[in-house]
Amino acid sequence: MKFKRVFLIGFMCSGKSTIGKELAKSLSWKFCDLDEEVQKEEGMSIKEIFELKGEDYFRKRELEVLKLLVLEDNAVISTGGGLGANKEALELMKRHGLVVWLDVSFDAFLQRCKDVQERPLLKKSLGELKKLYQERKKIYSQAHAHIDTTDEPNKIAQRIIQILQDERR
Ligand SMILES: Nc1ncnc2c1ncn2[C@@H]1O[C@H](COP(=O)(O)OP(=O)(O)O)[C@@H](O)[C@H]1O
Ligand SMILES: O=C(O)C1=C[C@@H](OP(=O)(O)O)[C@@H](O)[C@H](O)C1
Ligand SMILES: [Mg+2]
Repeated sequence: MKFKRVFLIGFMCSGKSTIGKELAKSLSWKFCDLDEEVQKEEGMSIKEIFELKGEDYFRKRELEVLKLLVLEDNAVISTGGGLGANKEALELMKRHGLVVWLDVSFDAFLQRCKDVQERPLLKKSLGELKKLYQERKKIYSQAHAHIDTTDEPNKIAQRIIQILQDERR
């Protein structure tokens, strides 16, 4: 494989964590979830980090943890929705591996996130979320590859493997 790492970026509930796990399993690569790593390092949940230390602190920590993880070989790295929308982080990921934007429609995001309320950003109004979604899309679109996620996670993982194989040639 030309790439030693795959980074999954995209909006909340696009399936980065779910698809990342499937992909790592299929490739027999390591799986790292940035949100999990930050929670482990901080010894608290993302919700608690936002409440006790603030969003800016969380953003600083996720970037620091990313800077360590970009050196892992044979790894699938699922980011939190904010990292792929951070230009510095995106450039870093693009230098170190294949960056795949998992795209979810705004309606599908709302539907999927109904069940997963622990995300602090979901407290925002619908209008604010829509604005964030539109703004972030412009940056996510600079990824190497763009995949629509209206399909089963394992099929999406297979599509990413195909991209990796095509890139090898
Ligand atoms: N392709 C998909 N189709 C339908 N539901 C999905 C898909 N991928 C993920 N989900 C569901 O959406 C929710 C959020 O998934 P998750 O992987 O945590 O997203 P992310 O890490 O991008 O925020 C979960 O309930 C998950 O089961
Ligand atoms: O979009 C965001 O800014 C965030 C997304 C979350 O991760 P998921 O994208 O995995 O939900 C998590 O990092 C945090 O709640 C902030
Ligand atoms: Mg996730």
